[in-house]
Amino acid sequence: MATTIQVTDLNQGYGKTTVLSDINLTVTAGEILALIGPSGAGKTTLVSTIMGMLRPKSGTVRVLDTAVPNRALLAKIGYMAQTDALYTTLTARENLHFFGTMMGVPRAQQDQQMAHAAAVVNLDHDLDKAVADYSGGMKRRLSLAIALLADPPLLILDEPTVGIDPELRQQIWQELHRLADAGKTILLTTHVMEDAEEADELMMIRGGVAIAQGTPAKLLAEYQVPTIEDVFLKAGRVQDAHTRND
Ligand SMILES: Nc1ncnc2c1ncn2[C@@H]1O[C@H](COP(=O)(O)OP(=O)(O)OP(=O)(O)O)[C@@H](O)[C@H]1O
Repeated sequence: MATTIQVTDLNQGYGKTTVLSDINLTVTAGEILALIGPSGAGKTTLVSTIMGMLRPKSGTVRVLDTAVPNRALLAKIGYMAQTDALYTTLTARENLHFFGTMMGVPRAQQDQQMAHAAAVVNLDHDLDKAVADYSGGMKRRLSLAIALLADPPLLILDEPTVGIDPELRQQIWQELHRLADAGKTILLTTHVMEDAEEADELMMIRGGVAIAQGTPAKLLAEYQVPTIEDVFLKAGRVQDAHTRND
């Protein structure tokens, strides 16, 4: 399978502060990779670096065979940020049209793609409401619909399931699996263990360090624990023991 994202020996930070140390990551076409870790672990920093919004302090990032940062790459990435970037005075439909045009979705396809994206996130009956009247979860769902709109080969979703109820979460996961089966690459960040269990590959980050990496089945076998949450806890204890011994 073709490599979509290749991160090699990445060190990243802000000013003199180091936030990520020695990150190596490969994501191939058709794969769903979840970055999982507590708040402040460095997930968003890694995603922003892969998007080319932050230049690596050292190491390299390649996306779709192109070194980042690269402005032209952005057209090939469906990005859902952690903070919703929506026009609240406009309706959801107007937001979708605006972002669809920005992302170069041909006018003739916009209605059809908008209808599909809105149905995936269950917003088809609320498209004519102003976004100011949306709940937090509805705004997340609209942001996800926007990321899906241009049918990009790579989806990068920062905390896509925050504020989303379990039933809709299942529906969204069904769609993400369908997209991956069709060859799309999906990178997402999460705090939620149920999301981690759905992914093909996991990278657990704690304190800016990748403490465990692999398929959920491989990690459960390697750590000999019953759940992904236990893997995370055990890998964290191993990390703490190493830190104390350093
Ligand atoms: N613009 C910035 N300037 C300085 N420090 C930053 C900046 N953005 C993030 N940080 C710091 O980098 C570290 C990692 O933050 P990051 O947002 O990548 O974590 P995260 O794992 O995505 O957390 P969360 O799950 O809460 O979003 C934190 O200590 C944070 O305070």
